[in-house]
Amino acid sequence: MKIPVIEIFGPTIQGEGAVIGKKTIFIRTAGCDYQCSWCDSAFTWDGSGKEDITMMNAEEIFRELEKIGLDNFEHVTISGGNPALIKSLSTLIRLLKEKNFKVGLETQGSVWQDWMVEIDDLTISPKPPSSGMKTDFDRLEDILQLLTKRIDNGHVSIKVVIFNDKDLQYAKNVHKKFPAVPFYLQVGNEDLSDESNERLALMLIQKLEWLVSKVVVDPEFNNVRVLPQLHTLLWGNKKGV
Ligand SMILES: C[S@@+](CC[C@H](N)C(=O)[O-])C[C@H]1O[C@@H](n2cnc3c(N)ncnc32)[C@H](O)[C@@H]1O
Ligand SMILES: Nc1nc2[nH]cc(C(=O)O)c2c(=O)[nH]1
Ligand code: SF4
Ligand SMILES: [Mg+2]
Repeated sequence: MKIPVIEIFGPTIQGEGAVIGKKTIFIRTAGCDYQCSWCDSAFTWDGSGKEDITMMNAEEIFRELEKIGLDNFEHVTISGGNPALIKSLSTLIRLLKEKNFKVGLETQGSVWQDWMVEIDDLTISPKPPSSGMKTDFDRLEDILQLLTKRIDNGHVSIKVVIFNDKDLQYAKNVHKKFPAVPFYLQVGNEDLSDESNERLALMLIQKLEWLVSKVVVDPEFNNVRVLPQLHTLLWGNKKGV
């Protein structure tokens, strides 16, 4: 079964969430069931990247990973778009595990796939009000229920991107509903077209300060972690890093 791949890049570092800083290679799949207003990867679903989509099977993807990564990586991150739309990722995940790679995956928690229980670092990233999307909490609850064992074993985290106070309130609700799941607040990047890395980095650091200032005074956030997107601080809005 073929997988719609829009980019493969790395080795780089995971810039977000629970395994921030980890050396990894990214596979980005095309297509999403959401259209977040601030999506930093809108080319995966808005048609602007359609020339870059290649239908690849697991072996072809693996050969490409070996070509760009040589023996210089042990971890592979699958993102998108929403990779959870693609049932046939199971073959790729199996192949990667057979070859002793650890596998991370980023999804918003709108769609379940049985292969989610095979992922070493699974990030579920429900979308706050600023995205313009509406969370189906029944669905999210079902998905996290199916992942109970994986959560207990430290393979799952929740990450909510924050742009404003309403988003923080939303994040608080999510954290309250799922207190056993490691919880990350991530600074939102509002300026997806800024070409000055210095200006963008300064703005993101200021947003990080704001987010930290909110968290440190709020007892309902005693057990969360606050992070920037490290890759955006380093490389700005550059694609494929
Ligand atoms: C591009 S998405 C792809 C995976 C999946 N669709 C999702 O949203 O989780 C990867 C991560 O980037 C985050 N993200 C997207 N746009 C962002 C932005 N402008 N600022 C900060 N994080 C962003 C998403 O919330 C998600 O956690
Ligand atoms: N370095 C780096 N880290 C990331 N973490 C999540 C990413 C994504 O777009 O899903 C991403 C990305 O695009 N680059
Ligand atoms: S769910 Fe993820 S890929 Fe889809 S639009 Fe939102 S941020 Fe972008
Ligand atoms: Mg990204």
